[in-house]
Amino acid sequence: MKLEARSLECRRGDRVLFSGLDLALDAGEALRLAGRNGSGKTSLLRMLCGLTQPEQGEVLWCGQNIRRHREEFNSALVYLGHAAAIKDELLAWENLAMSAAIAGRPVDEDQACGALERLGLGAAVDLPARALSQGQRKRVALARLTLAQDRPLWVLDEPFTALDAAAVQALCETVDRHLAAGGMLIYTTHQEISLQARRHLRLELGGAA
Ligand SMILES: Nc1ncnc2c1ncn2[C@@H]1O[C@H](COP(=O)(O)OP(=O)(O)OP(=O)(O)O)[C@@H](O)[C@H]1O
Repeated sequence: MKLEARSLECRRGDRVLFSGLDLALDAGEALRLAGRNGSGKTSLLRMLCGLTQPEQGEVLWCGQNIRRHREEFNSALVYLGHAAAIKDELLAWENLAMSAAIAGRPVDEDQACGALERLGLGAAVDLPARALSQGQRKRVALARLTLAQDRPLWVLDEPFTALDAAAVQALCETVDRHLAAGGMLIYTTHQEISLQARRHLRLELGGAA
């Protein structure tokens, strides 16, 4: 298993956010995208997931261009964006069930509640999302990971934001298990995080702040 980017270029209006960008990630490895606000981290994550097309270059999964092998790539991928896609009017467990179904992995109420309980949300499973704190909403979004252990590529945009120390620790342990099992992680964060990866790479976008 391998994710590669070759000569990627991303433009926003007149601005070139990055160009000639190469990277390669193997099983068990983690890549942190760093850089100041607006340097292009989210833009690169979305490009690596195939959600936006690069102006130049290509992204390869197991040696194949992700545009031409979309279905195979999507079935290997979990992408969690920065702003948790949580619907206020749905209960916490319904939100998780909905996002799992959209990702092609339906779960029933018991499975959704079990995943939320593992993230310390046992008392909140039946609350509408509008009644959840920011950190609790983030936990609901992150619960998807515990239902997607078999998907090798996790792409997480600021997963640690809004989490308290215990939740950061729990997420690190989930990620460490994923990496130890040969999974891969690409993520952004403005915090210093310690992970147990075979290689923990760092890519700085946009130069120094
Ligand atoms: N759809 C878009 N159209 C035009 N400009 C955009 C678009 N999306 C992002 N940008 C611009 O591209 C730049 C990079 O945005 P991006 O969200 O990738 O940065 P980031 O490094 O993730 O920032 P942050 O640390 O604040 O999350 C910003 O200047 C942003 O305004």
